[in-house]
Amino acid sequence: MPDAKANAAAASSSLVAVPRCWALIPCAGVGSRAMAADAPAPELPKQYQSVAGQPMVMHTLAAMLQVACMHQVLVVVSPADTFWQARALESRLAVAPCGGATRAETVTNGLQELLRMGASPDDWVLVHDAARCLVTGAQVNMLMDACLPDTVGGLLALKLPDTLKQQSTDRGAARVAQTVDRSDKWLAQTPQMFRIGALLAALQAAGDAVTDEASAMELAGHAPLLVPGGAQNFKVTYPDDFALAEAVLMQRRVAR
Ligand SMILES: Nc1ccn([C@@H]2O[C@H](COP(=O)(O)OP(=O)(O)OP(=O)(O)O)[C@@H](O)[C@H]2O)c(=O)n1
Ligand SMILES: C[C@](O)(CO)[C@H](O)COP(=O)(O)O
Repeated sequence: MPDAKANAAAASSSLVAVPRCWALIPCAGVGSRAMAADAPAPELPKQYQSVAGQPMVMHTLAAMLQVACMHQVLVVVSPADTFWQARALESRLAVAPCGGATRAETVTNGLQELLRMGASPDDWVLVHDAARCLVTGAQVNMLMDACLPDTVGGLLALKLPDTLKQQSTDRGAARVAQTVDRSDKWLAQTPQMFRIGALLAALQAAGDAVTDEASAMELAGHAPLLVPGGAQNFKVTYPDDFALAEAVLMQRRVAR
């Protein structure tokens, strides 16, 4: 185990004043893009719909809780959420009904909750979408190994696998304006890992428009590390993504 990670693990189990690692799972979205146009709206938002026999978020949480040095996992849900009522939570799991109208607001409120729970501003937080249910403990460990020795932190990301087109709207249709050099382009994934205090300040300064934590850190003048993730760590966003997520999870089950 690298030194920084051993320190984080030690801090989780003793009073040593070295930074700990917390996970924050934004889970307060409605999943509007995941709703099929030709079907009735589902009763539950996408993160609670069943994938491979379990609510999607349970797969996400299982991966985060697999990481031995993760001190605590906080799921941030909408104030109207009833999913967690009467559910027993394991010791490293907590739920906070302080989700906001945007993902940035949910994460900001969740960071404030972590501080109330006893986190230090110097501790690390790994923010991970509830809807990215295919992340693996190994990928989270890889992100930690890269970020713990770094001053800023970083995110899992995927080098662009396809040719990239820039659109112009011409004669009422989307047309190609140009092909863009993709050699330095990455798709942002989660987890995104930063110091709690620095991320909270960055999000408060950036406001609601940012769609990920790294954007807020960039606006604050930082250059987050890009750590290779994987194509299977996609976010369930559109109706077709449920079948893909189910197939990957079932295939992993067979391979175990
Ligand atoms: N106000 C919000 C919006 C999103 N999320 C969470 O952020 C993650 C990634 O967001 P996205 O896929 O965009 O989810 P939704 O906002 O639910 O989807 P959509 O934009 O299609 O409605 C999800 O786990 C979602 O629950 C959140 O916690 N609070
Ligand atoms: C944070 C994120 O998962 C990075 O890819 C993504 O930006 C969140 O989803 P959204 O659709 O942009 O809100």
